[in-house]
Amino acid sequence: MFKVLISDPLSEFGIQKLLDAPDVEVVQKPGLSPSDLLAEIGDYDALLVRSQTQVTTDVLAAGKKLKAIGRAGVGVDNIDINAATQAGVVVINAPDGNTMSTCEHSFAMLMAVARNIPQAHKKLTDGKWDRKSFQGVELNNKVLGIIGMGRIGTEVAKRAKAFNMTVIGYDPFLTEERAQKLGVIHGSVEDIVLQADFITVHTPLIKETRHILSTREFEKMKTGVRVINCARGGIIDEKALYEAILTGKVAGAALDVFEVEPPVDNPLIGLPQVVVTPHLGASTLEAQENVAIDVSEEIIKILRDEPFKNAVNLPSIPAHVMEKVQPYFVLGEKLGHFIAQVTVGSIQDVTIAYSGELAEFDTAPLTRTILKGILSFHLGEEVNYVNAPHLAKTRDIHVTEQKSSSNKGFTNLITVSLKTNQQTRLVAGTLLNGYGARIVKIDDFAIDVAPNGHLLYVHHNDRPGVIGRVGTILGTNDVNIATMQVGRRDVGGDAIMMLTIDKAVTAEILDTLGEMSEIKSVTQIDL
Ligand SMILES: NC(=O)C1=CN([C@@H]2O[C@H](COP(=O)(O)OP(=O)(O)OC[C@H]3O[C@@H](n4cnc5c(N)ncnc54)[C@H](O)[C@@H]3O)[C@@H](O)[C@H]2O)C=CC1
Ligand SMILES: O=C(O)C(=O)COP(=O)(O)O
Repeated sequence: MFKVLISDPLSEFGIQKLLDAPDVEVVQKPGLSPSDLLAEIGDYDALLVRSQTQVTTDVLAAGKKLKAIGRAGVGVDNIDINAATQAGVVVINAPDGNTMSTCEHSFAMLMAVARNIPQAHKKLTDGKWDRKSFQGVELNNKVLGIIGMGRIGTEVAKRAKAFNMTVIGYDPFLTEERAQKLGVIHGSVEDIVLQADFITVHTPLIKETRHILSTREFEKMKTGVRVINCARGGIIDEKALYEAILTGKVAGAALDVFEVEPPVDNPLIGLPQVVVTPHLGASTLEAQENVAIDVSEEIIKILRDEPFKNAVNLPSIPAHVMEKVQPYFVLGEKLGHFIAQVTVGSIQDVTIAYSGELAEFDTAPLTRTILKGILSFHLGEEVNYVNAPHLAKTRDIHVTEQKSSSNKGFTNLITVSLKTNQQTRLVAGTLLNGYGARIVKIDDFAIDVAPNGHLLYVHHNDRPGVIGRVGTILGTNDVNIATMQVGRRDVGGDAIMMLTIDKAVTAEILDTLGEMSEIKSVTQIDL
């Protein structure tokens, strides 16, 4: 039974699939304190959060059983992604579910700050009929600058066009073609700062976007500019904004998010020019259902080891690529596991060559799987698909991917070479149509072995009787040989035997085989 903790308020309707899953026990503790979270997280396989719960290094260290964290929303800045990756915990989010709600909230804030709606409402509910203090400005014919033209920024742009605004958009990923299609002027932050009457930000809060609007930018803006932040506190420098409002440069600001949430002694709150909401962008019935449904479905898949989407700390795999690459995952992990077992010494370099049709795809996910196969032989359960590249890096293991479209006689071929401080070994495998996975090469020996179960890899001199004696020793020890493959360089020279056996052999049997004069080495491999 998987245990899932929900530590922020999530839509009851949205999490129904989780509640109904027969193999999942859901515990809902919205508003769980940081200390209680630390004390309890050790019991859970997955944690579902919104933006309140802080998933820190300590939480991840205490979450010994944690496999996944689901963020029912977009921003993951409340989750220590690096710590999650190092701990091998998958982080997923629900990127699409709250786009419309947040866009509409941003637009509502834009209109509220243009027409002083909250201030006027307050005055009237306080009993004063004041029609002089709240003259606003039109959106018609004004310039809106949008910093961050992702999902939300794009939707805001479309609505602004309907209000007859001129839109200047900036985003490192905005192409001229997309801008044109949206009817947006493709500009820079500088263009926006110099020309906009309204500026709205829709980026994540990252190093590059922190204080993207600060004193320098406010100084250059048009007098009377209005700014909106419904993305993350800290994208606009709050101190600089406060100063710019006091000097009259900025006529108004609409803020849904703050550098510290909930805000403590924030001087912006209470300024007559500032409209505020308590991080309500995603707070609609629809958005909350959408994001809760999305994370619930994906978390169930992760727990059940099924393919899932929206991982934040894994490369994303488009469905058509997944279809092609998926069958190779098992083979890749087995090749990694195989090479780790036959190679002695401490690993320095891993080289993975993809040839044939596979070379056309993004093979990064496959490389992760192969690395997992290699590292898990030495590091065990600690290694998974999420943290394998990180663990390789921290151990100074250099990983190289090579791709070649030549097929070397196979439709697809994966070759894994391992260089240690003592030797370099190689294994290659393919998926044979109708026959499944096969190891087709070990070092420079061609072979054809299904990478399953217990294998014995024998390196010997090609002499008459060696194969027979190996069979006899195994037979007298009640070990049945299921398949046997032999390969040799030259008659009478270096040779290998690869046996599939029905049960694992003991160390004594391995020693007896190893004592035969013609045998150079015997390795038992479990796949
Ligand atoms: N107030 C609220 O309740 C909500 C806030 N948000 C926040 O809104 C933001 C945007 O969300 P989405 O549009 O869904 O994300 P998105 O990922 O679709 O869009 C973000 C865009 O920012 C762009 N970007 C990154 N660095 C940039 C830079 N230096 N300058 C300009 N653009 C840059 C990216 O290229 C991307 O296109 C996120 O921070 C998210 O957390 C999202 C939902 C609700
Ligand atoms: O999705 C986001 O990034 C949000 O900021 C929404 O936050 P919330 O889930 O409402 O706490």
